[in-house]
Amino acid sequence: MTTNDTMDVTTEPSPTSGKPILSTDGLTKRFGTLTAVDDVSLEIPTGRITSIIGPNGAGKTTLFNLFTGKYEPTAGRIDFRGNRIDGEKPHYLVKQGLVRSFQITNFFGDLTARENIRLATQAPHTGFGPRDFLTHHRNLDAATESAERILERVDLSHVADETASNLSYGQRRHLEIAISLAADPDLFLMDEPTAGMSPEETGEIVDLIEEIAADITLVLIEHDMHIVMDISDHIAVMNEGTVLAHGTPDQIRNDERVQRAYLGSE
Ligand SMILES: Nc1ncnc2c1ncn2[C@@H]1O[C@H](COP(=O)(O)OP(=O)(O)OP(=O)(O)O)[C@@H](O)[C@H]1O
Repeated sequence: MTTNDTMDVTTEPSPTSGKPILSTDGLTKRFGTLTAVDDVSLEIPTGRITSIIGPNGAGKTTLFNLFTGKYEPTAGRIDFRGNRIDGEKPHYLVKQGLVRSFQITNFFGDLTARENIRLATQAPHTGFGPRDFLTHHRNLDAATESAERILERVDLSHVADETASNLSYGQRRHLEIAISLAADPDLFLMDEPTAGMSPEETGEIVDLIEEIAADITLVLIEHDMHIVMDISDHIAVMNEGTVLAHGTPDQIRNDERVQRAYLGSE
């Protein structure tokens, strides 16, 4: 079944018109006898916010792991900006502009927020050889400048000199986003960005997501349906490894199969 023939409502313009930044064709991942992602053909529209939703075990995280090169597909292909990328290594994909932010902590707790971001800014551009070390030094000023811009963007300038371990939970999540932004992504995958947050922290991260979306294509895995419906331009609903439906928030809200499989059980 292709994703296109799952649509019930076709009166609104397709959010996938225009060139997709990432597309999959027949993407499949099996773990033994379990098919976690099953023949998924999906387009992620450039310059939009796409949310991937679905019940627990639907295959959302596995799909992210395929996008970022953590897993090799059992079958099918993935194209990013027109180039085939399935089977490529995660660090190569980061350099190509495909970046993922994790729910897990990926910063150094005893370094300051500024130092963490500055390190991340340098990381994608330098290797570990002697020549790289020279480049590294020449890039230091640029890295410092870039770190300041990112600190401001994620609203952490006022705590730039705090060690990361001293930041509040919400501020740490901002720092994790900052570290991903330091890789200068074109496509930014966010895995449950609001998980475990207070309503106030959630509001702040939603504002940040919307601000980031001004110039970076975003794909979110998010369980909070209010947030999903509020900020997404495009939603893909997964169920048992397949894409059950995709479309605008209104199209998804009105899709009977989605209501049966997912929303109705909320
Ligand atoms: N590395 C793995 N080895 C074996 N099975 C796995 C592996 N990763 C995921 N699975 C299985 O694949 C299926 C899809 O899991 P996945 O984590 O992708 O779902 P999900 O939609 O992200 O769920 P959740 O919302 O609970 O995070 C599940 O049945 C899961 O147990």
